[in-house]
Amino acid sequence: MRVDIISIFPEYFAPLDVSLMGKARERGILDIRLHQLRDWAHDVHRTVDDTPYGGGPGMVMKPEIWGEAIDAVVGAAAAGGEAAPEGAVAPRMIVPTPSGRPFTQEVALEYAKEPWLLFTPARYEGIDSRVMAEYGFRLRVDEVSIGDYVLAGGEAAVLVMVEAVGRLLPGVLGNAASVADDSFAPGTMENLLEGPVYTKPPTWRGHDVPEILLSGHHGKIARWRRDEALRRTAEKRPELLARLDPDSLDKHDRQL
Ligand SMILES: N#Cc1c(N)n[nH]c1-c1ccc2c(Cl)cn(Cc3cccnc3)c2c1
Repeated sequence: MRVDIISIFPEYFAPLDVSLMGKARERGILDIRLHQLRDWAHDVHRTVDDTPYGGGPGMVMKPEIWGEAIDAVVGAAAAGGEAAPEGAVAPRMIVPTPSGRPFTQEVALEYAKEPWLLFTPARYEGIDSRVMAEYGFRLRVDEVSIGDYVLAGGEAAVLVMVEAVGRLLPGVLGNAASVADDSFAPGTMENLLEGPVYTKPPTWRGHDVPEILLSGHHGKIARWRRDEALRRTAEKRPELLARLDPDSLDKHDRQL
């Protein structure tokens, strides 16, 4: 997967050089390219913002700069300037915004199927809306929010989304099964929180590991883990239980 990120703070994405994402880049599973938006601002101060039409607080990011940057990043591949990833003619453009649709595990799985993503994290009060209109169809523009709280800009949201999507790509996680066991993962864990985890020693400061986990009885361990997931979900996120497909609950689940 190719990932392009256009930002006035490309240094914000240094964390993508380390850990899982760093290893995925070294192994060629993820091809992340960072672009400084100001490289397409041609005035002496490399200005990227201006006052909002209609008045109001803050500044708005200028459409011309974004248009030149996106055309340069996307056009280079589409114009044959370089091999587009896996024949993709154009990327999916993802715009973090407080007013976007919720970014969920389902959306992460949707993005993980794309050969090429273009993230456009902005600052100030956002990007002139004509930019999303200009690329809406050709780049399948998707405006998303990572949660109901307010950030200072889109960069942190892109870090979250790149990690959530990147870890789903084949070969990134050592044990593919752990993706299936994720909280919210489609299948048996859909809309359930993960249960508690333990490792050695079996007793630590008087706290014992639940006996069942030392039993070696895989069927009973799986049952215990599902019970813990249901209990924890009921306690911390009861609204998720309402989304559970009743057919996914067995007789034992229903007794809980
Ligand atoms: N994704 C997401 C997301 C989230 N979940 N919270 N905040 C954001 C987010 C994303 C992009 C920007 C841009 Cl550009 C500017 N701001 C600051 C701001 C604050 C209040 C109202 N308008 C803009 C952003 C906040």
